[in-house]
Amino acid sequence: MINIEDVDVREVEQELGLSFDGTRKNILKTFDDVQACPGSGKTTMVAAKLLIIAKKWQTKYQGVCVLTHTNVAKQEIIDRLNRNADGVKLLSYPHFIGTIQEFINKFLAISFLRSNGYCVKHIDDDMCNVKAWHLLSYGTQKFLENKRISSLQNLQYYFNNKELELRVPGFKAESPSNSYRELTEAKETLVNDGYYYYHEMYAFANQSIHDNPKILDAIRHRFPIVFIDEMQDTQKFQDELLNKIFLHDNVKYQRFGDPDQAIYSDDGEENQTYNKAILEKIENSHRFDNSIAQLAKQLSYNRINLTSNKTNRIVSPHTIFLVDDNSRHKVFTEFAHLCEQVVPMDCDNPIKTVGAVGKKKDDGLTICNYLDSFDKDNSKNKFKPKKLIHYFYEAKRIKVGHEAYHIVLNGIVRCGHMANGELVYSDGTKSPYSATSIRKYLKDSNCFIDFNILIKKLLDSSIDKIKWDDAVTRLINLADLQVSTAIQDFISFESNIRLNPTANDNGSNIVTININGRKIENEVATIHAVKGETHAATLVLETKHYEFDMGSLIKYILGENTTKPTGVRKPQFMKKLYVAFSRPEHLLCIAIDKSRFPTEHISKSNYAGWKICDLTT
Ligand SMILES: Nc1ncnc2c1ncn2[C@@H]1O[C@H](COP(=O)(O)OP(=O)(O)OP(=O)(O)O)[C@@H](O)[C@H]1O
Repeated sequence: MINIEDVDVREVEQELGLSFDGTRKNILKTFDDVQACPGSGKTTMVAAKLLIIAKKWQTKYQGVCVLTHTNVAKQEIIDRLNRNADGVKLLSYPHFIGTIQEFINKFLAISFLRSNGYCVKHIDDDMCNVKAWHLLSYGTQKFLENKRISSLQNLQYYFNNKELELRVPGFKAESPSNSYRELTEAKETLVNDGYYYYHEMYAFANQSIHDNPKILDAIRHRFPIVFIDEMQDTQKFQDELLNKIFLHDNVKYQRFGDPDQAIYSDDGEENQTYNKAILEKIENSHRFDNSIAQLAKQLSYNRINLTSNKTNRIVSPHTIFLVDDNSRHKVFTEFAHLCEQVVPMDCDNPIKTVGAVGKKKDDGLTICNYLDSFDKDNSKNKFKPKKLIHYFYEAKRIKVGHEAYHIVLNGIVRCGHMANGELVYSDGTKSPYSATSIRKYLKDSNCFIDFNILIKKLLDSSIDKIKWDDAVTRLINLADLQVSTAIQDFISFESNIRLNPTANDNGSNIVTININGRKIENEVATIHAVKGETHAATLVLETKHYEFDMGSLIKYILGENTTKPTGVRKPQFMKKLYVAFSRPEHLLCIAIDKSRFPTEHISKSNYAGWKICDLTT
């Protein structure tokens, strides 16, 4: 087994150009669970440790397993390993780096399904929902809608009492009704066609272990070292399964995270064995100086003493912008002015604006109330727009040939998935839609050039409704698809007009403003989308989810309440805003409605470490 010595740590410090203090050195040398504050270097330590292990790894058929919660976090680790010749060795067999979901699918659920004679083509909630809904009669759809069920998300298998149990939306028990029969038949079709929901893969994994407990020995033998990053977001059902697999003398199992940043457990129960464990926490951050640490600290749910060793700037620029309905949009320009003064020209980290709620709501307060054109699905991390035409707009925007082409191809692949289509090659073989299979199909059917010319024409000129309607029908025909109700809305025309009058928005949630000849590019995103990131500057917007997040926590934000919040909503708001407040290296700003800011502080220019700037006057 691998032993990590001081000399290994020194070597990796040199390679990375960093130094680790005593606590962090100890984390690198042992395999105990770690709870550490934002920017304390958790991902950096995971990457450093992997680099040390990569150099020493000898066994050919055993590997290191690194699990994350999100694809973004997985990619972050892969990128760090890719920069190093030893690190690259961990990117292939026998090692595994992936999300928890990918691990469960690959090593347990898929093999269970296949060995029981079922094919697995797509694991995707959206695809299952669309496909199953279209299999139902009008009567059953109406029956569900009357029960206020508009999605078949719960038409899944669950592992209960040592066996798989199918839950049927709208029914508490088996029923002789037509609707019940149709729903179970729709599920049967999904399974026979190889379509599964994400969550039910955990049920199949559990069943697999129940049927064949020896599989656990095989997995533990294959992965004697296992790391989990972002552990705080792991839900109870995932944690239980991971513990069943890895909590064993033969496995070194180390989990990294920060319970204060647990923001993924809204729909389910959070894990019990990590978030609730009382561990000594690392409280000093490498990301920001104390002027930001003191502000973010007010939102630490576990009331940690967040600090930094970095030297503070002389005058704190961090600002609370007071806004109202008429002045909300002004905040981008004001923030850009501060960025121009505070963010060094050579800073590589991005400037971002974040809010908890991204989806437009008529009676709510969301990011869209500040930036009308904001589209949550249009973020760099998760580009999943509502219509095919937006893939073309995005491709036009980024201009780089192969990247642009790839974006369009992804749009067509999504269209194929929505239509439940399969590509049929000239020899009769079939394949599900993917970027590779479409290209193969187009070459096989001699349509590759026509397809590429059509895409190029759309990318090279402006698109109006007539041009789009004509081109899109040809495009989807070439890709072996036909217009059907399943894709009608997705392929329909939509113009690319963005309505925000204040900002020079280029269509991808980016607000670019010129200040004194410097281009300040500000990407707008949800808080979820920026987890784990380091920003140059962050502007946090007040939003509403039943209650106003900043409004309900303003006394905490100003350090006037330091007790641990109770109830359901406040702890959730606090964790989300803590993630947001702890992103920036140089500048933290927030925008809150003036009506929810304590009147006694409105006229002050500074309070509680903040500058106060009233944009309503
Ligand atoms: N030992 C170190 N010395 C100096 N800088 C460091 C060190 N470790 C990490 N950093 C820097 O601190 C920043 C945050 O690091 P990292 O992303 O690893 O933190 P994290 O704990 O994973 O953050 P989060 O909790 O927000 O996900 C990065 O800019 C990184 O380069």
